[in-house]
Amino acid sequence: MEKTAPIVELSHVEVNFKKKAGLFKKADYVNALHDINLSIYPGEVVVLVGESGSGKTTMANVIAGIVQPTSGKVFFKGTQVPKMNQEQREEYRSRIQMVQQDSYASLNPMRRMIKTLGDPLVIKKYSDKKNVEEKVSHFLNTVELTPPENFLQKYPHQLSGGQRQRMLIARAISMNPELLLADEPVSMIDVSLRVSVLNLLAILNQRDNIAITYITHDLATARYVGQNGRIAVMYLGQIVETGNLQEVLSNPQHPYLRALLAAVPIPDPRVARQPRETNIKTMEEIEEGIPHGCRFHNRCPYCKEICKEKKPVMEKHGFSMAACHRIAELPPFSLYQASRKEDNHEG
Ligand SMILES: Nc1ncnc2c1ncn2[C@@H]1O[C@H](COP(=O)(O)OP(=O)(O)OP(=O)(O)O)[C@@H](O)[C@H]1O
Repeated sequence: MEKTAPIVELSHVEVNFKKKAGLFKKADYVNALHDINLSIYPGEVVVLVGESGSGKTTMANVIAGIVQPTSGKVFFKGTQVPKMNQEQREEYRSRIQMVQQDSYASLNPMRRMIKTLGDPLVIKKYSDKKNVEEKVSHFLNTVELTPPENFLQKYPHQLSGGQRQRMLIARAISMNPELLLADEPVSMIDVSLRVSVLNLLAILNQRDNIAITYITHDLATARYVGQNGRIAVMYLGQIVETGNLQEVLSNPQHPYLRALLAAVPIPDPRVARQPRETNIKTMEEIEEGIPHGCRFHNRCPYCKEICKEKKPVMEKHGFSMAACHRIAELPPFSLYQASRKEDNHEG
C-alpha cells in the first residue's frame, strides 16, 4: 500500500535561542531543539512527551511556522516552508492550527465570542457577514458549547476554564485544519473537565480525520489521547525514543522513558510504601549546559564512558526507535507496578 504524504515534515531541525547578554557576560545560546526528524501524517495522533524545558513548545512553534529553525528544513505538504508561494503560505497558516495551554492569554478579553470566532471567518472568506452568526453557532455546537446563543455574546471572563478551552478549539477548527497542535490543552483546567476536552480532541480526530499533535508532560493523558497513535519522547531538545504509543509504553527502551514510567505513582497504599526504582538525578543535579555525548548521561543510572563521549543515534530497538548506547545490555523492563502487584498477590 502506498504511504500517504506527510502534512508536515521536520528534517534535521536545530533551534538556538539567544540568551540575553549581561554586563560582564557575552550573549549565549540555548539549544532548544537538536537534530529533530519528525513527520506528521494526515489523520494521525502524535504525542510529544517530555519534562519542562525539553523543547516541546518550540517544536510546536516550528511546526506552525511561528519559530524559524536555525538550521534544518521544514516541509508543508512536500514544499519547503521558505520556498512556498503566497497561496501555499496561506494554506499552511490555515491547515495547521494551535490550541494553547493558557486560554486567558489566547483570547482577547475585550471581544465577545461572536467577534473572536466570526471575524477570522469573514477575513478568510469562509463566511459572509450575513451568515456569520450561523457559522459561529455551528462551530460552538461542534465543541459542545450549547445552546450556542448562550455563548455568542459572552466575554472570555464569563466562561469557565473548560468552556474557554473549547472556545480555543472552536476557533482552531473554524479554519478547517488538517493538523491541530494541542499544547498542554488541559493542564490549566479543572481535573473533572479534562476528560471531556480530551474526548473532544478524539472526536475531531476520528470523525473529522484531523491529525492531532498532543503536547504534554503527563504520561496519563498521553496514554489516553495517543492510544491509537505514536509517541515521541523528548529530552533536552532531542527525540530520544519514538514509536507506536501502546508498544513503546509497554516495552520502553530508553533509560529516561523507563525512569519516567517507574516514577508514575500507583494508587495503592501497599505499593506506594515500597521503595521505588527511580534513581535518575533531578534537573538541578546536572551541571549547567548541554552535556557532551549522550545528553542524558549525567542523570542516567546506566551511564558508561562511551555515553560521555559519543552521541548515540536513533536505532531500532524492539518496537521503538531509540537513541542510547546501552539498550542492548539493559535488563528487560517489567513495569514496576506489575511486579509489585504480583508480590502483593503472592503475599
Ligand atoms: N524565546 C525564547 N528565548 C530564549 N530561550 C527560549 C525561548 N523559548 C524557549 N526557550 C528555551 O528553550 C528551551 C525549550 O523550551 P520549551 O518551552 O520549548 O520547552 P517545553 O518542553 O515546552 O517546556 P514547558 O513544558 O515548560 O513549556 C528551554 O530551555 C527554554 O528556556
